[in-house]
Amino acid sequence: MSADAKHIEEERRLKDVLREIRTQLDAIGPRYTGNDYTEQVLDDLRQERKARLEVAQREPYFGRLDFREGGQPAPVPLYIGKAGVGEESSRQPLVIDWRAPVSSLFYSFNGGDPNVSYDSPEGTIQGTVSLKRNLLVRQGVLQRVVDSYEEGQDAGAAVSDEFLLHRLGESKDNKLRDIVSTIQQEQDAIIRTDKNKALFIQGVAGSGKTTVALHRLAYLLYHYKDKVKADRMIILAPNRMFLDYISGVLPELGVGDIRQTTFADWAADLLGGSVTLAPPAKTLERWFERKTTEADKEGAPGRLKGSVAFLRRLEDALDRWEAELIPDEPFVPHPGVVLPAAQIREWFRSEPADEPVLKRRERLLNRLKRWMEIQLGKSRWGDKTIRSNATAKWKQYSNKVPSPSAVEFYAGRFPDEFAPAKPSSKRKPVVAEAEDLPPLALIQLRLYGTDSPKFDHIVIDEAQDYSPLQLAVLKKLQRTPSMTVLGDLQQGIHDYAGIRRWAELTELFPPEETAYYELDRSYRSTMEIIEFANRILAGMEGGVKPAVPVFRSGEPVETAEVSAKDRADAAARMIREWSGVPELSTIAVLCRTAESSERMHVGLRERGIEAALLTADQQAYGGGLTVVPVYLSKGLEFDAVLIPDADEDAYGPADAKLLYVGCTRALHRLKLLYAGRLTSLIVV
Ligand SMILES: Nc1ncnc2c1ncn2[C@@H]1O[C@H](COP(=O)(O)OP(=O)(O)OP(=O)(O)O)[C@@H](O)[C@H]1O
Repeated sequence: MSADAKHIEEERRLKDVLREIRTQLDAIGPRYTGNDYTEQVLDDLRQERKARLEVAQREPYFGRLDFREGGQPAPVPLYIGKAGVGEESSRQPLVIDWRAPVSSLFYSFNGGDPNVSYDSPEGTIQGTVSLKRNLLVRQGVLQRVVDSYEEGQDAGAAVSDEFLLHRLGESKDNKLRDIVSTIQQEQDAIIRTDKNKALFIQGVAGSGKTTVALHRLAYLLYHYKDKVKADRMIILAPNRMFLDYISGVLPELGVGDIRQTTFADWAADLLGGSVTLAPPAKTLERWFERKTTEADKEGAPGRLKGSVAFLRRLEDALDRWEAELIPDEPFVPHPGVVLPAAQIREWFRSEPADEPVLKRRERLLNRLKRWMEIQLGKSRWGDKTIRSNATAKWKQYSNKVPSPSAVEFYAGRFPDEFAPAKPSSKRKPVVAEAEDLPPLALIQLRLYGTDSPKFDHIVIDEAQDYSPLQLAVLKKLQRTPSMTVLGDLQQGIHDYAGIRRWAELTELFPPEETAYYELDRSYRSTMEIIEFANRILAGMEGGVKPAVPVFRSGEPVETAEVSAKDRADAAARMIREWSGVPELSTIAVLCRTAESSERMHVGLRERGIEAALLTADQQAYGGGLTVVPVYLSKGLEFDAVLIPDADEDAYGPADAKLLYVGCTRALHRLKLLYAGRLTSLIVV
């Protein structure tokens, strides 16, 4: 069939599908506003369906796979889209949801042997593929039709990456996007991994880790409809700006109601407002504005307080405290009415051990009270004086069974590690450093537990910045170890608090409960940028594997010498040049420190260039032209990146990860300026 004939065939079908979607949308009618509960529930379902149909109306599908199931006479064309749509009259699927079992073939089949299989609830389904087609539909209009496989094509013939390359070549705005139409095989395998595993993903910069994790959530909600609920999932990301950056992906995938937060915000919430996080600026100042060495980092409080050794110390302290909780004395509410200490201990031990200690304490004290009332009998209990004396004794006894807050416990038992300044009033929260939140959360959970239901699934992004203790705390909030934990050790710029090896985290689980994946292909940047960034990786310790680029070529990466006084002029020139290129809609100037960022920001303004300046407490990233301290750029990406101070002085031997993060933020253009000597982190 000629290309034109294919286009006409697909246009015709698209028209039919859009007509059906329109009819279904029209039939939904206005919202129900009455008080009937059943009607309200039905209306919610209708609204959900409406939202799905509206997504489908813009772009009903992006792929077609002709598949002949074993035993069937002919192939059936399967159209794959973001949301499934069925034909009302025939009940036949018109569009198949990308998460359905059969859709996995679209992602995993890359030419070669057309005999394929996929796993479905009914078992393994075998069959053959006769066509794999990519379709680009925008606002209901068919724009491109590209076949990446047709029956009879040479076995093993390379399947064109045309669609992927087209997509990667686009410019970026200020939000991460979904990738359903171009998910790659190795990414799809992660997205579809079983729910009951703690999945660890080490992926090079730009390999799609964040994106894949979000798609995995959408997959889990679809595949385990009855077992996994959005309101029992949580996404933990490094800061609020990053959360804002990723906030568009899940709604576009039709997923709502997933809590997206930072560990610090989650922990502060758990601690019921008794603690607030110290502004991060001081920590960032300590580690990024001044020179540091590996030895400084290794001895940092975050490393020590996040370690498994410290976890054991905390647990030992909690065990000991619990063992000594019941005083070694009987309860005597009235002369001669004696409940021996051994009996009270026995009662305490018989409380369910998985309940928080202070809940068990409360129940025990209530039991003592009931015992006291029974022992004193009707007549004595009726006597007001006896009753009030007995109640006073009970209160006295209760006071001897301590019930400290998490802050009191931590400060009391670990005075060398935690000595917060006293808040000015009792109602004011205590200010804690980031590394003190996991210990406090651990103590809070053991003492008071949480009212929230256990999580069905937890996503931890930028997990190289997590400590073993942090993960151990989160693990306590789940029935099964269903987690997606992703990161990149080579971007571990916060390794004064985070991990150096994945084993530090995986060791918290029995091996059969974990799975480990590596993503080596990088999708964000051009070949030139990836090869340049690989030169920084080459200098890192421990034989780091280089990132593998997708074959997308762009402009060469440039390094240029400037005199320190001409730096801002040179930066302004570069920005002006880039601003004239329509494809470059987001441009970032990544400076080594917050201080140099401020200077650059002012310098640009003096030269007539208005840029946004990102700071540590930023809530959102707005796109356009931005000046950013390089350590705050992690997780983000920009069409063009300028590093104006790649000097030997600015990027010393301990800063390789920082420079790697900076260079790998660029999609299409990267330029480095330096005064004096270029940093030797770029291996020749
Ligand atoms: N299969 C894909 N198809 C199209 N684009 C993709 C694909 N995979 C990743 N990308 C794009 O690559 C870029 C990087 O993705 P993402 O930010 O998820 O990577 P990451 O591994 O979390 O990066 P980093 O660790 O550097 O922050 C994004 O723009 C994303 O849309």
